[in-house]
Amino acid sequence: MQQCRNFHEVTGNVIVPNMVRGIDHLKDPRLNKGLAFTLEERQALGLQGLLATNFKTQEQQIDIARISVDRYKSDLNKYLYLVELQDTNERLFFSLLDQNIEKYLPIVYTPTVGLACQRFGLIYRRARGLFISINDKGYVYNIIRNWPEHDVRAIVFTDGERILGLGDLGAYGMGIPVGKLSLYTALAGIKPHQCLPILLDVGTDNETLLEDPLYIGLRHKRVRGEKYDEFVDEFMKACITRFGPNTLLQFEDFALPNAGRFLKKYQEKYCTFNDDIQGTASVVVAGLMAATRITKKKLSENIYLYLGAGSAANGIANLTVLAMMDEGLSEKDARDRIFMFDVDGLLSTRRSQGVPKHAENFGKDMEPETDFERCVEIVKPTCLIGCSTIGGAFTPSILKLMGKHNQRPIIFALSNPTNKAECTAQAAYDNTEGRCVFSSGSPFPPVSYDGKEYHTGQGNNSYIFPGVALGVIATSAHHIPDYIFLTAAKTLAEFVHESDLKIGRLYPPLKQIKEVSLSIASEVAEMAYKKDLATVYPKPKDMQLYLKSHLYQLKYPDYLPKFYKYPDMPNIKVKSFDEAYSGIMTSTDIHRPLGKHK
Ligand SMILES: NC(=O)C1=CN([C@@H]2O[C@H](COP(=O)(O)OP(=O)(O)OC[C@H]3O[C@@H](n4cnc5c(N)ncnc54)[C@H](O)[C@@H]3O)[C@@H](O)[C@H]2O)C=CC1
Ligand SMILES: CC(=O)C(=O)O
Ligand SMILES: [Mg+2]
Repeated sequence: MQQCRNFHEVTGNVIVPNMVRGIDHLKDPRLNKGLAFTLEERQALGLQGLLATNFKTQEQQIDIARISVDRYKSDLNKYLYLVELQDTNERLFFSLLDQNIEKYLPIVYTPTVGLACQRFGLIYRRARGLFISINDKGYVYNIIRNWPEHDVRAIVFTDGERILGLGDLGAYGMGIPVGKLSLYTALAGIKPHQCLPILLDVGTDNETLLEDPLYIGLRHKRVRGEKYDEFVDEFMKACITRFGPNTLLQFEDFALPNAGRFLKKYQEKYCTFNDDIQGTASVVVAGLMAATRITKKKLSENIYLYLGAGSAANGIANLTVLAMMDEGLSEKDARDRIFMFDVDGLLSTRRSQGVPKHAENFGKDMEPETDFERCVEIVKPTCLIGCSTIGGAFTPSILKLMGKHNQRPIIFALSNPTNKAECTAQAAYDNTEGRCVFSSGSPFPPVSYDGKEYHTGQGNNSYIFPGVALGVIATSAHHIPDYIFLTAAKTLAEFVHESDLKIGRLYPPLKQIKEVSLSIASEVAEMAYKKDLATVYPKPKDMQLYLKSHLYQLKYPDYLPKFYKYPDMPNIKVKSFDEAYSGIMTSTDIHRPLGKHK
């Protein structure tokens, strides 16, 4: 699909008309430029009359699109407008996002994407990504082959069982891989045709959905056990058979019983990571590193208490242990500083349920405790981290306790979407006399406290996964070890300026996020060469330049390059095909060597 479809292929002095004609240039979101087609292009491509006679520049179109989105009052309608735009004019969609990232990130991503997933049956219009069902078991490769793009480098996939903090949304979870991959392009410049969202439909245990006439997925309980595992296994194999051994496979929003064990199972076998475990760990450790500059306490001098002991909590805790070991602590001493509290209470080795296997590193030989506030009183954490999916769980009295025990209490309310956050930014400031160091998974409006305004930052893995993905894809790395995420965390933390800290922000502003992603990608790529994970040779001399040369071009392509003279060109001089179409054609992308696999 990506070959020569928008051009007349020029071979020697023969012009071969391609298959895309006239109106297809308008119907294909990747080719469409709307009223930005020039008169010459309209004539040459057979578009005259199919467009209104006026012309608009891309900049004018961006303005019009922005005005159109902003006219909608409801965020879900804004989301729908943007989806529609992505489906009709991809470059316009991404350039609109690029110029308005702070405004539209909360629409294409958390919190609005959560609402979109909940209403997915109602808003589902057009295929975006692949739905692969358990009934396709045995034929998964054939289904993947139906995807029309050949040059896929990254797949984000979910089985929909833990969508944000909203629980099991089954096939409605497709909104998440779609949203995450939009960020691959918007935040790291990865080309959209290289990204494939996939929903693995194995049923749902959500009774409301099973009875929902609008539901679009398999209408039965989740298939679990051996059959489910075999299906996921077949899926992993089919992806690399179809797209190559170094295809990046990002697990997203799998439920706790599966997330960690799949990571363990596949981390050494495929080029894969789990965003909720590793991406989240990286962004939070970066935030903790930035916080040390405010609290004047090293990571290894803090006491951490987690509300929630699932994928995110354990990912963060394990990476924090690595970071504390970097500061000189032993592994045991580092673990001893981390306490967790799950749905059954404090992770105490003495409690009747015991400590769940996925969190066994953090069980403590202490009296069991099921009251979280009492736990805060006993443990006296310097840092409270919420990944419990329980909105408002950090009550005013818990926050006050944090303020009582600490000069600068660190409070992270990471659960998504907004209504699942453990507390709001305003509540954190109000109940700690404005002394807290705060971040949240979904954005909060600025906080006013004691006559001062604070702009708290978003501790969200979106600061990490696009950059890591770019670094991994560009070097065709064959695996993604945990230390890659520590590298990413350190890079992100370095972007935080004193001016950010002063206004309560532990992360750089979103308008810098592309620059951040590029730096993360560059550091990840350097690390990939250092650790022999990279398979693109020779190693580029200037990594940032190399990465930049492969980024998605937001500017509309010129469909009639200079040398092109239509229709008669007896002895035309053409540049090499690659040269002529560089930046436009997808077939000239980064050379993709075969990967190494253990
Ligand atoms: N800010 C970010 O970048 C990220 C945020 N998250 C958010 O974190 C939340 C958790 O995600 P995961 O860890 O993947 O989920 P998970 O399902 O693996 O873990 C949830 C944990 O919360 C505990 N929990 C549930 N109800 C509780 C209660 N009433 N009291 C105490 N603990 C309770 C569970 O026992 C479990 O340990 C979600 O809302 C998700 O959206 C997840 C990944 C990234
Ligand atoms: C941000 C994210 O990955 C989550 O909430 O699941
Ligand atoms: Mg997630």
